[in-house]
Amino acid sequence: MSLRPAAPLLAPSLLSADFTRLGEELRMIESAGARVVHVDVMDGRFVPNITIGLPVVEGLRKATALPLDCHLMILEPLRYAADFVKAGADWVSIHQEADPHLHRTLAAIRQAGGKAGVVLNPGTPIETLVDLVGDFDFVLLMSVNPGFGGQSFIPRVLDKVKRLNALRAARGVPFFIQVDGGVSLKNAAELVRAGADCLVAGNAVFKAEDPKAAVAALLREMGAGRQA
Ligand SMILES: O=C(CO)[C@H](O)[C@H](O)COP(=O)(O)O
Ligand SMILES: [Fe+2]
Repeated sequence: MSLRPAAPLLAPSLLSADFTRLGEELRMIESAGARVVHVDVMDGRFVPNITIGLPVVEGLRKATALPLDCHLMILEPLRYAADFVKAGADWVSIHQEADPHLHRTLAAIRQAGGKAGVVLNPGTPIETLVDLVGDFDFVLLMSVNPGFGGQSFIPRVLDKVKRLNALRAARGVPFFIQVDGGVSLKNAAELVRAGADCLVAGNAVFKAEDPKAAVAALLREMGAGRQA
């Protein structure tokens, strides 16, 4: 997983799904071709919203074989990060802004058997990660301010993806680049072209008129971006 995926991955975000029928929503994205499920965990402190916790992740684990990608928008992530892996998360990402001990928390995630990611808010520079290269499996660049689905993509994040891609090439250490927030058909190809390997999409999938067709269309755009 430290190697870049052969094809870019789409990770539908359950934050925008119908919480009364999560099992059906999982079936739908599976059959549409999604290969990762994005799970937004919010604590009401790091971000204003409260969403999903460990028992729901345990339930999701039983309901799908797809990798669960848990994006922890919580303070003091070391307290819970390994528990999310034990609950069934395959990937766990923690915010740079929420943890003064990133090295320790990333190691705890890996030790528990998960893939470890660092998340950067739109205003946090990629340079804050240079001394951690090799200690994470992926970097998630937020393209909205975290806390809510359905927000508008912040265009300057595109340049951040390019710079992170260049840093990755310069250091020769492979890691995934993931982008989350406001991803749509308008920006998917360009993000992949810039170096993104995995795009998270909530509203663009679950609020679409035909969510299955939306997954297919996003995957098509992403494939075009990789070829360009
Ligand atoms: O982390 C998140 C918000 O903090 C969500 O993953 C993200 O917002 C996805 O929703 P959308 O694609 O609708 O923007
Ligand atoms: Fe997210």
